[in-house]
Parts: sequence; structure tokens; C-alpha cells
Amino acid sequence: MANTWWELQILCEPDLEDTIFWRLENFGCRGTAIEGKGNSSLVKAYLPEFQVDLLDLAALSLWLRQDALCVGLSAPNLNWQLIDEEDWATSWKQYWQPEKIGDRFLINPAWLPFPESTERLVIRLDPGVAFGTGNHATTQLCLESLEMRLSQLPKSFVNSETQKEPIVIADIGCGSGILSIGAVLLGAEKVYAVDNDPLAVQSTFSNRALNDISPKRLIPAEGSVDILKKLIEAPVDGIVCNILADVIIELVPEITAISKPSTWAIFSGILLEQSKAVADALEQHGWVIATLWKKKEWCCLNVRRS
Ligand SMILES: C[S@@+](CC[C@H](N)C(=O)[O-])C[C@H]1O[C@@H](n2cnc3c(N)ncnc32)[C@H](O)[C@@H]1O
Repeated sequence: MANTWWELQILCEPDLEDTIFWRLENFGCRGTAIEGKGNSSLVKAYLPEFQVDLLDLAALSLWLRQDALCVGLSAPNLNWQLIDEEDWATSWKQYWQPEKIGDRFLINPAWLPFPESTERLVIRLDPGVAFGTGNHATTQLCLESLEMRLSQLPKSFVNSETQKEPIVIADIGCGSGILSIGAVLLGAEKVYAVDNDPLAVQSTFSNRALNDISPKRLIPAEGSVDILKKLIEAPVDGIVCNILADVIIELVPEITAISKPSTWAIFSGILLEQSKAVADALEQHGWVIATLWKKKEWCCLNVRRS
């Protein structure tokens, strides 16, 4: 675990936030926070010191400038400094507040008290350095889609006592485990959660404990679809995959291999202009696009095998 972190501070026009988040994620940032500053937004992002040097940061500054100019907005202002681990942990936590998502979920930071009275399904989270606090549009689209998919189940599916046909789900690119936990709370019997970042897998394990979920119902593992193939006993009922479009397109054949004729899937992390390429790849492998949901410049494809 790194002891020193880069803290990047980017003052920008609010319309640039999503593009900046996308850039920062690709750059390897492992925690982001946002606060309003008058008519502007201040985006803060963190990454381990060893991961980039000053030249990389200068290149990032140029990309952010170009991104803004391409859409006719003023160039953001990027500053950076080194901070130690303790400061990193507290600096972004103070901005993260409980958040309602969709009709069913409430995301509650682990260090805040459990909400006293709520009818919502509470997901307690400490993402650590993993992606998945619930405040990114791509995560929200997945939680809302899961809600739609799993709320359609007859009551007997969601009551674990009387469950007749258990639903098994694969969460590919699980990050903090937020979607896996959401799926379990909605009644999925078992979720296999994989991520090729070991820190994300660690985070899913600790969030599983934080939410009192039995190890039998949420099974995190380091890796990707190759590992899933080894873990699952049969093709899964549902798949949720919030990764970037290019990665999804690459994974489609392998993902298809773990599905059956009734499998449904939720693909997110797709910029609107990339949706056609992802939809084409899915259709070529026999998937039917059921709906495309949009949030900001992101979209999420809800698909099924037949
Ligand atoms: C955008 S985050 C999604 C996290 C969480 N599922 C959410 O919805 O908030 C994408 C995650 O996918 C992981 N990832 C990227 N490429 C992957 C691949 N080929 N196989 C498995 N995980 C991958 C990243 O490490 C990251 O944790």
C-alpha cells in the first residue's frame, strides 16, 4: 500500500465534470470527490505517488485542456500536490454524503451512523481505493437497472426463506462491490464478483462484511471472465458489467460463454457515442438490446439472450 499520494485539484466548468472523471479514471485515479465553488466545480482526485511522475501530470493537464476546447468550454485549471495516506483518507471522505439511488437504494458511507428510519435498502460502503461510491452516473444506471430486473421477480424469488428459483449473478469489474451488494439486497441468491485490480477485490471483501452478507452469497475473486468460468457451476442468470466500452467489446465473446438462453445482462461505463459499437458487438454474439438508459453523457444497455 502506498504511503504518499498525489492529490489533483481541478477547477472546471460544471459541464466538464463527466469528461474529467472519465479522463481521471483512465489515468488511474483511485478516489474522486467534487464540491461546488461558486459557478465552478472543484474536482479532487487521488492516486499513489509511484504510479505517475511529473511528466504524466503535465500530459494530463494538456488532455484536460484539449477536452475542454473540443466542446467549446474554458480550459480547467489543474494543480497537484503530494499528501500522506492519512490526509488522503480524510480529504475525500468529508465530501461523501448518504445518497438515494433509484427507488430502492440508499448508499451510506461506512463511517456515518446507519440511518434510523428508512424503507430503502441500505448499502454501507467504504470503497477504500476502489471505484464505486455510487455517485458516478455509470454505477447509478446499473443499480437502477438491477432494481428493474430484480424487482420484477415474483415475491417467492426475493424471500430467501421461500425462494424457489435462486438467481445467480456475475458482477464483472466489481470495484467496491456496490453492485454485488445491491443485487444481494434485492434478493439474488448468489453473486460472483470479479475485478482484475486486487485492491478492488479486497474492498469488495470488506464491504461484504460491512453489510453482513454471508460469504456463500457474495464470492469475490481477482481476475476477469476467465476466473468466473472456473468459479461458476452453471451459466449465470444475470450479468452486470460496468467497465469501459472498449473492454466490454473485448469481453463479449467470453461473457456470452457464461450465459444461457434466459440470461440478461446490464452493460454500463459506455459513453453515448460508443453505444452503437457496443450494441453491434453484442448483437453479433446473439444478444438482443432491450433498453438503452442515459444519464449525463453515459449510457447503459439492458440486454438479453433471446
Ligand atoms: C468503473 S469501475 C466499476 C466499479 C463498480 N462495479 C461500480 O459500478 O461502481 C470498473 C472496474 O472494472 C475493473 N476492470 C477493468 N477492466 C477489467 C477486466 N477486463 N476484467 C475485470 N475487471 C476489470 C476496474 O479495476 C474497476 O474496478
